[in-house]
Amino acid sequence: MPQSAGNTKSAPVFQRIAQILTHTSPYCSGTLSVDKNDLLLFYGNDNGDARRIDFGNIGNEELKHLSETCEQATFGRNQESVLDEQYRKSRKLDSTQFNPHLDGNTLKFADILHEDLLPDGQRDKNIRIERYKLNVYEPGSFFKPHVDTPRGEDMFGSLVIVFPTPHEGGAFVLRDKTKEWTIDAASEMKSMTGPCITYIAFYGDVEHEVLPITAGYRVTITYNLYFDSKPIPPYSKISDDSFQQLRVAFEEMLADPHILPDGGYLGFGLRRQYGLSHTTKLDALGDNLKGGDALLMQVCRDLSLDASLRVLYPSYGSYYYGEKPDDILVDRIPDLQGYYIDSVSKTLVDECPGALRVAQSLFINLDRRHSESYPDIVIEWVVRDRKNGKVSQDIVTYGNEPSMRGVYGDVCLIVAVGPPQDRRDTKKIKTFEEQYENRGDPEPEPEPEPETESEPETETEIEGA
Ligand SMILES: O=C(O)CCC(=O)C(=O)O
Ligand SMILES: [Fe+2]
Repeated sequence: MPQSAGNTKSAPVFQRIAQILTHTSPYCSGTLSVDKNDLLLFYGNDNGDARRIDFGNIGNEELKHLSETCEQATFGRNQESVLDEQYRKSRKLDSTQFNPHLDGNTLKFADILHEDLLPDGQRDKNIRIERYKLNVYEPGSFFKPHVDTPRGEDMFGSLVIVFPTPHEGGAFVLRDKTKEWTIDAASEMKSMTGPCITYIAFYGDVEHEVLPITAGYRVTITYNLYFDSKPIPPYSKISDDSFQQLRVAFEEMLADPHILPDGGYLGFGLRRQYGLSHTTKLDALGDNLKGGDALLMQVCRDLSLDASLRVLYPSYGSYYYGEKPDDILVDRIPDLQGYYIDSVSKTLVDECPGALRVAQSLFINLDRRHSESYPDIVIEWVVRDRKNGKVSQDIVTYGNEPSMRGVYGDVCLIVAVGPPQDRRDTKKIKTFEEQYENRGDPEPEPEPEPETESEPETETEIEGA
């Protein structure tokens, strides 16, 4: 008979937590007054024709020369660099071909990002701002919706600086789930007196596009944003409202005896996506989370909860005993190329020593208990967002360069909690590592079958594979 490990899907505290986590903005932007020298740029290419220009005082002939010095910009589609004017029509210089006078440090971009984009808990984290490309858009140019190619676990976003050259069109549009924001740098800068630039900084997995330019030239510099690998500071000092609200909601959730009454796992599908490849260390990602995901991790650490980042693969294959097959939770990203979709679940279990089968729902058929495919864990999903926190492996990626470092994928945070009376005593909670250690151990001798069958109370026990 199907049993439940606790049906708390609609607990109001879950909804409150989801709301706090989605509250943070995935971008920030503004128009800054700058020193007039910050509008100077040196550029040149292999043909030896180098120039110095001043965006504060520039004519069409100079802009035309800059544009002609640039190469046509490509973009990344999966592993390929593609030239496709239907998708991206603009011109670019690589970072070795130009040198702007302005730099991220003098303009204090790190401070701006700490203030307006990153949660308070990441205040002491150093940010590295790496110059990437210069882009020139003439009338008819555009860049269709894309996400910026992830370059390592520590890259969290991109920064675009727009110079004050008169132009029309070319608005920058960001989209995140159901929300959309438009930044029209040309009209923002029209209202400024004196030298200025407009900037837009955003998490790299946020879709963005440049609408067609209808008049003039639009010139931008893009930068990649990285976290330095410094550890994050103690959290209790964080005064951020969202952090405090989330902490209070967590304490309420942990104190609720109806939530996982026998202990088990709370699952959170992370809101942002992360660059995933076979070399990704999911544990290391914990220090480089973005927005609300970083808040979530901070609260878990602050409460000394056993929180681990994992990737959940969707179940493939046919129904088993009338139930959907289990999802597979892994602690690393295996190479699944060349495997048939039907054998993915089995491959994951075989290839990843820490792979766990996750029941599709809290109701599982106990008839399967002694079968090989009995799920290893049952997760109570607090936030099961974005394709249910799963990674799809077959997506075509539109990046700004061909991706050799994987694609953006979904990650989830799994928190082990004991029964209500033990929740604040971390020693009593079984960690993932403890569970892995037990996997593969010989099964204990089965107890002699009692006369009348009695089912265990909890669904969260691990069965040897
Ligand atoms: O030039 C811009 O405004 C944005 C360019 C961009 O999105 C990119 O290079 O990835
Ligand atoms: Fe981009």
